[in-house]
Amino acid sequence: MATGRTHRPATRSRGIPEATVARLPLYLRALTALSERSVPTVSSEELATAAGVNSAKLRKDFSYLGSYGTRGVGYDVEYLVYQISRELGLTQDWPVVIVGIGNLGAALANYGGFASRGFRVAALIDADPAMAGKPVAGLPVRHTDELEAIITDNGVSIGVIATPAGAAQQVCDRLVEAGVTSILNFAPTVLSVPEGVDVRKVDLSIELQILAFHEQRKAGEDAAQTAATPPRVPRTTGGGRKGPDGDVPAVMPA
Ligand SMILES: NC(=O)c1ccc[n+]([C@@H]2O[C@H](COP(=O)([O-])OP(=O)(O)OC[C@H]3O[C@@H](n4cnc5c(N)ncnc54)[C@H](O)[C@@H]3O)[C@@H](O)[C@H]2O)c1
Repeated sequence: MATGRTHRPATRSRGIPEATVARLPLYLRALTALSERSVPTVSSEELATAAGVNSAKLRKDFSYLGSYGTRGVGYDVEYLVYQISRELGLTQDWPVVIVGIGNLGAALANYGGFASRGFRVAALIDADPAMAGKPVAGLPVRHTDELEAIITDNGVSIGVIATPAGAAQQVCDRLVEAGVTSILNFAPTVLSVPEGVDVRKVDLSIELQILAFHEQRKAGEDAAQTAATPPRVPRTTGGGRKGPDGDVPAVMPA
């Protein structure tokens, strides 16, 4: 691939901070649930709780959209769904291709949540000739020889990579060369892309490692707390005393 490729840092989209952009899908998911229940308006506090976000942060985020709600009434759910969808570019259909139709690629292809959010899976692509033509999630798997033609014919700008790590950069290069400008990468490798191409990486093992770190911290804190607390001396009840469920605890806490 040509020189001058960079791994681009998080950018700002039309003056909206990237952190706000990252929270918009959370608001949209919560708002869509309200809309499905025909809830007409929602307060910033209610919506913040439903989205798992601090309400002051939510109000600040919505100010970037020019949405301030109505005092005493809150935000109009339907209008906010429309506004956020428009901001995220979801009022149009986005054809996507998935490359690498193994365990993960097939699972992604079978996930119904893409289509309902405006992402149409245009094609499933794999390098294994034995897979060509086989149906996965109702679509025939196409061979990588067809990759460029598929991208051009379907006007695809978003590609999902679910190949082994060793193949991911080469797949990425071909996607970009063919006109893809956004890549969702599941392969555990850092991709280099030219200016103007966005890469988002999903790595569940990294998420698990972060949880493991917190678990370890919690275990350390618990151990420190136990060491600092005087031991509880169990007191026997002398038998016959029943717990609320009728059981007979032999030992009750002090
Ligand atoms: N991000 C995550 O959280 C996460 C979770 C699971 C797996 N993964 C990663 O996803 C990738 C796929 O995992 P899997 O379990 O589905 O593997 P898999 O071996 O089941 O599938 C990989 C598929 O990629 C195809 N392939 C190989 N080279 C290719 C190329 N150059 N072009 C197109 N297709 C090609 C193979 O034929 C195969 O069908 C791996 O990199 C794995 O590490 C990521």
